[in-house]
Amino acid sequence: MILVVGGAGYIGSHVVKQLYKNGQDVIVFDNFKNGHREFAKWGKCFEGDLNDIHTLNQLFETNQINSVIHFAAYAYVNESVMDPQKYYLNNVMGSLNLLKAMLTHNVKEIVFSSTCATYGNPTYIPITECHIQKPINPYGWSKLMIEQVIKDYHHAYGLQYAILRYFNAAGADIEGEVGEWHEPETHLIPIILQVALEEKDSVQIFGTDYETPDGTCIRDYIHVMDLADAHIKAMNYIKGTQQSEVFNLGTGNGFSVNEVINTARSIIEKPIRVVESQRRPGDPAILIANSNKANNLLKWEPQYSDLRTIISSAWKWQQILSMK
Ligand SMILES: NC(=O)c1ccc[n+]([C@@H]2O[C@H](COP(=O)([O-])OP(=O)(O)OC[C@H]3O[C@@H](n4cnc5c(N)ncnc54)[C@H](O)[C@@H]3O)[C@@H](O)[C@H]2O)c1
Ligand SMILES: O=c1ccn([C@@H]2O[C@H](COP(=O)(O)OP(=O)(O)O[C@H]3O[C@H](CO)[C@@H](O)[C@H](O)[C@H]3O)[C@@H](O)[C@H]2O)c(=O)[nH]1
Repeated sequence: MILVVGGAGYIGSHVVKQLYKNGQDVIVFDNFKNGHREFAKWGKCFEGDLNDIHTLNQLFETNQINSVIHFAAYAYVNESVMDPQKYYLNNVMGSLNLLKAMLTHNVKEIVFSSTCATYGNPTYIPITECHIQKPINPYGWSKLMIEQVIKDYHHAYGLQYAILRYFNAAGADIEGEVGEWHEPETHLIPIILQVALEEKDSVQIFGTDYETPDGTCIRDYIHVMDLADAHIKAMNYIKGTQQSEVFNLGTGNGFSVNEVINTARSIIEKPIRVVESQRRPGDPAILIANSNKANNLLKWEPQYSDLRTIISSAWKWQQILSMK
């Protein structure tokens, strides 16, 4: 059985759906602080918090868990700058507890959600896995710390891992069963769509003076269904090869905030009001992935990650969400 920690959240729920469709036994562990009960609809579900060691041990004692995919974390860059303690207590302490419970119960395979935020301001683009890691926000640090812990546990205790550094997850299940649903929503694409639905007045553009062609930040947007596929391939890779690796997951294409807004306008054909604002603390100017390693070793190729497919699937989901 595969344990999906944080499986009621945005990316986790897409992975759980895919695992379940593949006939895999799966159990979701989530405290539902940022996840949704209605997203935990495939396989089993066990409610609990990573910082509650007693519940964690119960989870492992009462289920035959062979491997773990670990999504549970707080993940707002800006909030982490304002309230780092929240991030270190949940992302670092929670992960340490999970790893301890895994080792205690002899579970030795983990796929870990890391992030391109561990690189900080890149010194070259596209970013490869060996790029120096110098986070510029506590969220990135919290992920980098756990990357190091996992690598140390690999050497000392034989923990096998795939560390997946995603770039910007976006889009939604093309069948519209799950999608991006953060409260509060801070991510660019859903905010644009909320403005199109008149749920918000305008999109703020955080910074127009970056050293990029149009002055706005550039990101590499990767469809959440492509991320789901990568997790399954990464888990199979660990099992098949007994190798532990780090992989970047992105498309290799970057889009500026202005380009994303204009593409959304052309798809939705509704006015999207923008307001130019100050830079947001903790944001690097450009993040673009080199994912050749995942392409080669995992045989992973994004299928849904052109920007129009990303925005169209997100738009379909956002309209479903607005009726909830
Ligand atoms: N969304 C992105 O663009 C992106 C990019 C890079 C990395 N990531 C990473 O991917 C992972 C998933 O991101 P997401 O956007 O799906 O976030 P999310 O908030 O939608 O999902 C996280 C889930 O974990 C649960 N959770 C959090 N802390 C927990 C705890 N202590 N105990 C039990 N459950 C807990 C939440 O309730 C939620 O269901 C995170 O680790 C994030 O850092 C996300
Ligand atoms: O209202 C908004 C929201 C965002 N942005 C900009 O849009 C870009 C994308 O921002 P957002 O969608 O908030 O994603 P990120 O802050 O880049 O963070 C996501 O992507 C990271 C990897 O880049 C992950 O580590 C994080 O978990 C995930 O939340 C950034 O340049 C923001 O400054 C705006 O201009 N206006």
